[in-house]
Amino acid sequence: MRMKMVCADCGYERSWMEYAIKCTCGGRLEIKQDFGGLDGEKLKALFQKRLAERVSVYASGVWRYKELILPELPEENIITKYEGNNGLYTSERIRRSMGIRNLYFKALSENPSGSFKDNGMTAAVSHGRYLGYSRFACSSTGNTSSSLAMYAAMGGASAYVFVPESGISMNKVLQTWAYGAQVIRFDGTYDDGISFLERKGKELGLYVCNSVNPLRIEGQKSIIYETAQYLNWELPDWIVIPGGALSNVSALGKGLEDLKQLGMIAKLPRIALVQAEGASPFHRMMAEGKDRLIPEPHPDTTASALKIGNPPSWPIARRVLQLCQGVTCSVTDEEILESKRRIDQAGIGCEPASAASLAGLNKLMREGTIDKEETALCMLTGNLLKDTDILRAQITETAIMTSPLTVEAVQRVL
Ligand SMILES: Cc1ncc(COP(=O)(O)O)c(C=O)c1O
Ligand SMILES: N[C@@H](CCOP(=O)(O)O)C(=O)O
Repeated sequence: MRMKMVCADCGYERSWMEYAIKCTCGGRLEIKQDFGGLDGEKLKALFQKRLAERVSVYASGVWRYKELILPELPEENIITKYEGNNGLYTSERIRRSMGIRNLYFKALSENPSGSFKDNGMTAAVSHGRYLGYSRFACSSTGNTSSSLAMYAAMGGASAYVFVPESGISMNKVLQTWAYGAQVIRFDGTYDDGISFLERKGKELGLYVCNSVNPLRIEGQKSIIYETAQYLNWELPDWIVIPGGALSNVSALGKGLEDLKQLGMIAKLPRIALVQAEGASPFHRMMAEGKDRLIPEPHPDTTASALKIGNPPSWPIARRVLQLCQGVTCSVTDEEILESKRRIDQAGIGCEPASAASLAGLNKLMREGTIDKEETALCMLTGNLLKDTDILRAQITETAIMTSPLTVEAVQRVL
């Protein structure tokens, strides 16, 4: 077999054709791929050819890289919405104002359900359906649930999603519900929901699609494959990424390792992981040089997608940062919202959580960690329309002008 599931703690190996989100020893599970026999240059040519696909599964920006993701899953079991294929942009105005040599934005917000979760969810739901599961579940601040609800509906399965009763974006709850999921609201945080599913999901016959499921990480690796391919396999000096549960940074590191091992990129970029100040237990652990994460019991930030106090993937994230000479930082809600305004007004747009990346880049440049002669790419993880609470609050302050429809009245605002 080309891939297996391995416990990061005790090393116990399982077949990829099993469903598990935790080892019996309590350890995290990871997929190990055997790339023996694969040639990086031939893969580049194959992936390039597939960019012309329109209707096969290879038109997906995840399944284009199937050989590196789920090589043995039969094609007919793939549930896809042609996710990935997300734009890579620059904004000359933002770049110039920051004085950095080169700046890119990868708009994962352009995914079919509006966030980067789709890259991983297509892999998890396809895997679950292949194994015969019909009931899927997740704990979520709203993006994971929207994505799961969409793919479950596409695959003719049921989704049961656990979302905190308060403090998350209603737009995401509505989106989830509209796709036909059963929404279960509870008094607690994402962390309480994931802890419940880790303990009780199996007993309830549920296939859990949170990022503790290693198939999610395999799918999310495609984000960096696609980014590298669009940049002709030459990545910028820095990849800047927001962090909550730390799935995205874990997948980023794993994908980079794959590309390096296959000789498809010459060097690893450095990673900057940015957390919101009120929900930054991982940054705190790294900054204080501690060897265990101390959970934040009351995560709090305007960037509601980042309200995570006990990120399950912290050991993997720490390893990734070591591998990529990574750094961490935290940013205030004000810094996040200021960066969001700049990204929105550059015509790219994103939800608050995503803007933590630009806010972090700004801070790291100010502190001298990132030099203006370097190049950087900010991951924009969710769509502008996902979390509009802050826009609604701002628009009442600045007010939309009402005017009679006369030439004179309109001329006054021109
Ligand atoms: C829009 C958005 N950005 C960033 C994150 C953080 O990503 P991760 O949890 O993988 O660290 C999330 C969710 O967790 C999210 O929904
Ligand atoms: N912001 C996320 C929370 C993290 O979820 P996971 O998919 O990494 O388990 C959300 O949208 O729910």
